[in-house]
Amino acid sequence: MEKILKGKEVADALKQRLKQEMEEFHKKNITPNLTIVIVGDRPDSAAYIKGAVKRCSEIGIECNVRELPKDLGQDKFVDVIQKLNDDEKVNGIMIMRPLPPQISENVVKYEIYPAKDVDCFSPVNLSKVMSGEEGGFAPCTPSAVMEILHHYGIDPRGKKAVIIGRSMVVGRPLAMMLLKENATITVCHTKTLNLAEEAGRAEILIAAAGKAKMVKRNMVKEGAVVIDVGINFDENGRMCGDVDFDEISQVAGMITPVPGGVGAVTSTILAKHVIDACKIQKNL
Ligand SMILES: NC(=O)C1=CN([C@@H]2O[C@H](COP(=O)(O)OP(=O)(O)OC[C@H]3O[C@@H](n4cnc5c(N)ncnc54)[C@H](OP(=O)(O)O)[C@@H]3O)[C@@H](O)[C@H]2O)C=CC1
Ligand SMILES: Nc1nc(=O)c2c([nH]1)NC[C@@H]1CN(c3ccc(C(=O)N[C@@H](CCC(=O)O)C(=O)O)cc3)C=[N+]21
Repeated sequence: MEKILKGKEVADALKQRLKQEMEEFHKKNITPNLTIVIVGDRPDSAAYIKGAVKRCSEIGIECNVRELPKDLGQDKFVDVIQKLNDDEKVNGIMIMRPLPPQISENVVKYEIYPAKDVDCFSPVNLSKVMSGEEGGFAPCTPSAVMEILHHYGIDPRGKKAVIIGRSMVVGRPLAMMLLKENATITVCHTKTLNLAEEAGRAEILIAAAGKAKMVKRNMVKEGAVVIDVGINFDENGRMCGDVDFDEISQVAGMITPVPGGVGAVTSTILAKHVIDACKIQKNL
C-alpha cells in the first residue's frame, strides 16, 4: 500500500473532473469568477493565493485578488464585501483569515452571501457543516483532508481521530466532517494537558496548529495515518508542515508531506466550490 499520501495526485484527479465540468460553461460562454479579499499580508496567505491563482488559471476560472491595506476600517471592509455580493460577475468570494484585529469576523460573517461564500465564512454554511446537511459550502481545507482520505480509501468509521487545532478554518469544521463519517473525535489545543498522550492514541492524526515540526515521535502511534495541514516557513524560508516528516515517516502507516500534501488539494477544492457556486447562480 502507498505510504505517502500525495496531495498533488489527489488534486490532479479532481482537476481533471473540474475541467470536464467547465466544458458546459464554455459552450455557454460563461467564465466563473473568484474574488479573493486579503487585508494585510502573511506568508501562508501569500502561498495560498499563489496556489489558488495558478489552479484557477489551469482550470479556466477567472481569479481576482483584492489586496486591502492592513489598517482598513471595518465599515470600509463591509462595503467591499457588499459590493462583491451585488456584483453579478463575481461568483465566489473568499476572505483570507485571519482578519486584522480592527475587523471582527463576527460582524463580517453575516454580510457575505451564503451562495458566494466558497470558504464557509457565513453561519448559514457553517450550520450545514455542523448538522451534516448537504448543499452548502464547507471550508476548503477540511474538505481537502476528507478528499485525501477518500481518494486513498481510508474510511474514518469507528477510528480514533485526533485533531491538533480548533480554528474555524480547519480544526472545528474538520471535527464535524469526521464525525459525520463516524470517527470518534478528540480536538486538542494549547490548553490540552497531555498532548503527546492524546495524539498518541490517534489512528488518524491531523496536525493543524501552525507550529513548524511540532509533532514528534512520542506523539504518534505506530501505523497511524498522519495528515499534516500546517504551512510554516523555516529559518531558510522553506515551506514545512507541523509534523517532523523525517522522524514521523518512520513510524506512520501513511503520511502527507509538506509541500505536496493538503495545500495543493485545498486550492483545487476552492476551484470546485467556485464552479459549484457559478452553476447555482446561473441555474445550470
Ligand atoms: N494546507 C492548507 O491547505 C492550509 C493550511 N493552513 C495552515 O494550518 C495551520 C493552522 O492554521 P489555522 O487553523 O488558521 O491557525 P490558528 O492559529 O487559527 O489556530 C491554531 C490552532 O492550533 C492550536 N495550537 C497552536 N499551538 C499549539 C500547540 N503547541 N499545542 C496544541 N495546540 C496548538 C491553537 O490552540 P488555541 O485555540 O488554544 O490557541 C489553535 O486552536 C497554519 O500553519 C496554516 O498556515 C491553514 C489553512 C489551510
Ligand atoms: N479563509 C481562509 N481559508 C484558508 O484556507 C486559509 C486562510 N484563510 N488563510 C491562510 C491559510 C493558509 N492556507 C494555505 C493553503 C495552501 C497553501 C499552498 O501553498 N498551496 C500550494 C501547494 C502547497 C503544497 O504543495 O503542499 C498550492 O496550492 O499550489 C498555503 C497556505 C490556506 N489558508
